[in-house]
Amino acid sequence: MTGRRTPAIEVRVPAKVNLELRVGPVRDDGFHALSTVYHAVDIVDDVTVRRADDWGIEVTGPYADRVPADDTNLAYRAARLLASDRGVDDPVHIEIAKTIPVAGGMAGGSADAAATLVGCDALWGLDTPRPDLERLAARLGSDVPFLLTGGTALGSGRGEQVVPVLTQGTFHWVFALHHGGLSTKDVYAELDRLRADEPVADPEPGQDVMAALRAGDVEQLASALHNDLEDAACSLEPHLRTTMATGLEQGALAAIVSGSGPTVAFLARDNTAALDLMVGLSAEAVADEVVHGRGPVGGAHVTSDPGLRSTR
Ligand SMILES: C[C@](O)(CO)[C@H](O)COP(=O)(O)OP(=O)(O)OC[C@H]1O[C@@H](n2ccc(N)nc2=O)[C@H](O)[C@@H]1O
Ligand SMILES: Nc1ncnc2c1ncn2[C@@H]1O[C@H](COP(=O)(O)OP(=O)(O)OP(=O)(O)O)[C@@H](O)[C@H]1O
Repeated sequence: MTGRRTPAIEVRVPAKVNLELRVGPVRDDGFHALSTVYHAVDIVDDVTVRRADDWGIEVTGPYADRVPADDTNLAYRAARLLASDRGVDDPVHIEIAKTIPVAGGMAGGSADAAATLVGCDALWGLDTPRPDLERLAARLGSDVPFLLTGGTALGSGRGEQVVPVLTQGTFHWVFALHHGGLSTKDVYAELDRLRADEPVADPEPGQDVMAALRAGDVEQLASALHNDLEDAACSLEPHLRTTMATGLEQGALAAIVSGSGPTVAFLARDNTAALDLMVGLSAEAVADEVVHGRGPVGGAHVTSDPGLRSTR
């Protein structure tokens, strides 16, 4: 131990669920045109960046063994991208304390990338203009800009263009996790296969989700939830249908596949109903793990002062 004090920044970042996900045609760049309503929930990763002699990354928490701790990690790529874009030569060590499910359709990797952009920006004292940070975020992945913003937001383009939307109140969710994971790319490809013979319209945001959010009406929201990737995720993992049906039998107001799955999100009437649902789902053993989440919550934000922190 040297006792040397090393500046470090800790950033907390949420997971997301898509309240509405409408997938349009494949664009010239290979991505699908999207219209989506993102919603950030309080299942979080904590990402700490600190100055180091060399670039490095470490992942801790229950899912650490499923996340690459090397230069393919999206958080590592985020740090290197910001450094090269801003002309910084100041290596960092990144530590991710992970509780967001991996390959679960909750944007865990994207969340870590957004947190790392925010953390490195603060550590290096860059004060990067927000539009520039959002542009870098979009280069890392379609979901990354939303994790900078958080809350509830309308996403368009390939999902990277994000505008906050007005909401009232807090919504209670129960997430049924399936540890097998699904590849986002495979789920989009399965959707294309399933609707190969149908005309695919440009995606338009529906009004029902927005109206429910404005009113803070949980029942209205329950009947408005929609995910075009749901059939594709269930086609690849048919047991998700059983999980969804079980949650509805146990009192959930609605069930939806989260993003590209295989996490299933259940909307509960309130906190008590969410806890009851967790007990019911656990007893039926239809998922590997059952987690409570509340939304909306803010996007990636610094939780420790950008001051000095002991390495000991
Ligand atoms: C399913 C969602 O999570 C919904 O928010 C996102 O659309 C996925 O966002 P993401 O994980 O950040 O995805 P990216 O890293 O940008 O892309 C991963 C892969 O997903 C597919 N992809 C993603 C976004 C999009 N609009 N069209 C696509 O077809 C592509 O095959 C792409 O190679
Ligand atoms: N920081 C990271 N956290 C999690 N996975 C990462 C990370 N960096 C790279 N990966 C890789 O990316 C894959 C997808 O992980 P992620 O948890 O982001 O999926 P996801 O939540 O389904 O994504 P999305 O909802 O954005 O489509 C993982 O299987 C893992 O190999």
